[in-house]
Amino acid sequence: MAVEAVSRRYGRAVALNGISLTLDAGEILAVLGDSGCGKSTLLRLIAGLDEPDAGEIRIDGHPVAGRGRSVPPEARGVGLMFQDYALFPHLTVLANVRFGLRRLDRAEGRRVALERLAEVGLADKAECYPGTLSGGEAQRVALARALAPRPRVLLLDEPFSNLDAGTRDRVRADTVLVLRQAGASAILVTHDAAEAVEVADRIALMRRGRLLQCGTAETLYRSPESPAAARALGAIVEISGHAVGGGIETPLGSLPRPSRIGEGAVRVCLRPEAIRIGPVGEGRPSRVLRRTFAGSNLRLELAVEGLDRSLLVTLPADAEPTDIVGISLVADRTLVFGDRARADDA
Ligand SMILES: Nc1ncnc2c1ncn2[C@@H]1O[C@H](COP(=O)(O)OP(=O)(O)OP(=O)(O)O)[C@@H](O)[C@H]1O
Repeated sequence: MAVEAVSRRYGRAVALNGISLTLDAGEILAVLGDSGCGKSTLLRLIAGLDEPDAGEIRIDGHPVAGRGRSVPPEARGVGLMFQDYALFPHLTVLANVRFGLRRLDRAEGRRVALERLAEVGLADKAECYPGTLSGGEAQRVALARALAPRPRVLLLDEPFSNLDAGTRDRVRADTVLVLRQAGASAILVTHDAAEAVEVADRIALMRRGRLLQCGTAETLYRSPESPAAARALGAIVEISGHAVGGGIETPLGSLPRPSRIGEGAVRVCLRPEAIRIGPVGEGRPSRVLRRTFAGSNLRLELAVEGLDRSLLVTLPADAEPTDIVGISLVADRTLVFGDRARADDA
């Protein structure tokens, strides 16, 4: 599937602004972004529930939307699964799954529906009604129904958000297993970075209707193209710096200047592994303002000499820092962005 330069406005609000994405066969792509960034709009356009103002959408190489073409939703081969599952309460589990197989005759529809229920481990619930299922079971029935006709692309809109934290992890793992076994190509919308990392082959980061970056979790974590992309996968500390000659001066010490970075103001983003905490005398002297025990970690709030705000860092729980520590940077783990990053962030 391919989305090419797709835009959608609602009045003056730009919900999607020139989005381009591809989805390979059998791939799971997570679309990750904050509320209102356009994730659901993107899914609605792919499903055919709404039309793009510009750009084109192709499924299996065939244009389905854009350039004056609009293939109706039922003819696109796209399956949809929403966060509320939308199971029909007055139909049995089996009848719910058969709903997605209306084109098959009665006996064949029943046979395939039972097969799909077995795939999600719920064959024994076929005659139950949705009201009697747990949240996790209802989610699996919805998955069986969405996958029943073997759609070319399955679209999942925040499918785990209604589950409690304990159930969510298990249901998420089960869902990925079912998708992999079915060889399904799927797009999963989420605002939870950990979920995107766990579930997806690639992650498309969206912000304010634009695609920030698309890549594997590892690429996005190690080589984000902007501070906004860096922020999307886990907490970072941001400091400003100044590039001059071969180096960059920052309040936490100097760094070598990467060749792609011009001279002048820069922004340095630090993941936890980019900050080294050592004894006094190694790096910038920093006073521990607060220590918080957090299970396997110890969190420190530090006042660093030369930094205008406190710095939050995490240490292993068995660390025993003194009241004054030394802070330095691990140069090859720092993420440095040039001045253009300011415009991207606006
Ligand atoms: N039918 C509509 N009419 C007017 N504005 C809309 C419509 N649908 C979406 N929008 C606007 O477009 C933007 C993107 O909305 P969208 O629902 O796609 O975001 P989202 O990322 O899915 O958010 P959430 O995570 O909260 O569901 C928002 O500013 C929203 O208010």
